[in-house]
Amino acid sequence: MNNAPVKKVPIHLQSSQNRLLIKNGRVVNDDGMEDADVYIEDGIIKQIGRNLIIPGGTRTIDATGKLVMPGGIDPHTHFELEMMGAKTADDFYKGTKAAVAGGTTTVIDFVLPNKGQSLLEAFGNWRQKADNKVCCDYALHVGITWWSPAVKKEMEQLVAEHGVNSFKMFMAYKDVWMLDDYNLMVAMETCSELRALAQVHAENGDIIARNTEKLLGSGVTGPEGHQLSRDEEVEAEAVNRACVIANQANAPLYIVHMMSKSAVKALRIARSRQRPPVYGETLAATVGTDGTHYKNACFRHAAAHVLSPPLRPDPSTPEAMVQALADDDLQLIGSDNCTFNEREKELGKNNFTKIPNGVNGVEDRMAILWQKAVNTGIMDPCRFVAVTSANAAKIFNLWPQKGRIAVNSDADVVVWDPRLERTISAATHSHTVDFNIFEGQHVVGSPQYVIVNGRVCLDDGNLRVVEGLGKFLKTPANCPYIYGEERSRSPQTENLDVPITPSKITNGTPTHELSVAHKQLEAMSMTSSGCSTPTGRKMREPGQRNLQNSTFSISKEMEGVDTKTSVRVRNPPGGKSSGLCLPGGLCGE
Ligand SMILES: NC(=O)NCCC(=O)O
Ligand SMILES: [Zn+2]
Ligand SMILES: [Zn+2]
Repeated sequence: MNNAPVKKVPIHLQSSQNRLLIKNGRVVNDDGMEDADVYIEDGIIKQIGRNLIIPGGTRTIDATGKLVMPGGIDPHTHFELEMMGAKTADDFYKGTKAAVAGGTTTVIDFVLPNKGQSLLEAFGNWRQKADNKVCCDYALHVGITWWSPAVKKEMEQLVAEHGVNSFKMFMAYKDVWMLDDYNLMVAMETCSELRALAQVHAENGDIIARNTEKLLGSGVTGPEGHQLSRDEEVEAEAVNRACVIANQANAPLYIVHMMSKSAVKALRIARSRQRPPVYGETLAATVGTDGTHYKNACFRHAAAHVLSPPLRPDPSTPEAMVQALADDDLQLIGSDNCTFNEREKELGKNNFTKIPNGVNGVEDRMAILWQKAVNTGIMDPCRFVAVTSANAAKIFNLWPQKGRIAVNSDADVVVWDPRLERTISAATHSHTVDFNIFEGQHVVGSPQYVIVNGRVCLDDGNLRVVEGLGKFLKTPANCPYIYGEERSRSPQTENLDVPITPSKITNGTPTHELSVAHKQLEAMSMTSSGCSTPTGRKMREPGQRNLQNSTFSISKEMEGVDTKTSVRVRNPPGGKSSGLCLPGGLCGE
């Protein structure tokens, strides 16, 4: 991949006048697929269909055999963040460059004020850090890291004047960002009053503090102590408590970075019992790797995997998280990209509590999920779009500007090649961080072209991002999918009785032993699956279910495929323990 830096373009050239036709691809939205050409002008999707009348001089991209999907929306990044005495390696330029390389065209970062700091001041600082650097559009959540009446006033201002509709509260990071239950409830009530969305980091900070004392006291100082101080139960308890508090506060709730089967179980129960909606986000990290890395004798390797909540040692976790995403027990996948170089991770060499928390993921989130979810037959491409972009657009009120291939939507588009093979490595990734937690993993399926606001920024594999091309997106409060008529429904299940995925149809077993996605694609007739048009006009008959319909058309075509020869791809979670750590995280056996 050619990563040559591209000079910043002057502001008057930033809105692309390019005309672009993406021809012969299969357009995939969260509720259906159809074969159609997509015509883009001035950064907006202008036409979708066949035999379009296009002005001369339009560039054409041939997407034969490719999927044309909405650009990814990563709802959880930390670029240019200072935490635990360290600064992240990826700033807003390098971070969004990595995002675009992987097919993500919108990120939502977190403003995290220090205790006692004005929220507005912190918000202004974040805008200053980001505005001239972002290579794609971005929005901001704001952390509520302390509480006072002044904080409440500033939340009101952020919503009314600055386009913030989501606030993150911490149940962990005791004495730093953590709120007690009383203040958590007041903050959630405030979110509800403002018709914003309360987000929580769900881990029991007091239990972590006590366990940490005991571990350090007994001589456990290495990275393995991180997971030991905060096991699954510590996460699941906080998930349940957050849901109870949100229910009492009558506040919709979004639980960020859910990392364990126990936490998902607690969420599933809460979602079935309470009226204000609860949404769950998981991470590329937990889908793509696991907590066995904390036992790696190489400090550099083990510390590189430290994030909170931690990766889980239970090796069945990654597939269970994919299944939860497919089943709508979880609604989105983010990255929580928060990268620290070895030098920063070494702050915790003699004490695991001082290892700066965070991992990469913004670049590989889409490919990792495709590999683990679509190539295994657990998820169909429509659900892939739902959890990687459409649901985030709906929940954060960016729909249908973002997260959809439709006329008048932003031209944030990925031409996805389901056959493209590559091996993930720190040596070739677009991040600046010196480690990649997915090192050595072979993935089939990646973006070939990434179009950001109408500009081709990944061009047949060549990365040509433009620093400052992105803009800040105001996210309005009172999101209809949360507070409107749709309040009690999941974003993905609108218009559906139940979410249907291949795995659901046969109660956990895919209809066919699907091999890799390109087999699906080969098997599919490249004709409309009749779910809905990409413009959102419903074409289904009354009583028909969108996804069932599209899945059924895949399954029917699959009858002609020799499923005996298809291989169910199960990538083992990356790397095993060893004492040797090579540059880029290539730890030997
Ligand atoms: N997750 C993590 O370890 N680092 C980023 C901060 C947070 O999201 O809690
Ligand atoms: Zn967090
Ligand atoms: Zn985070």
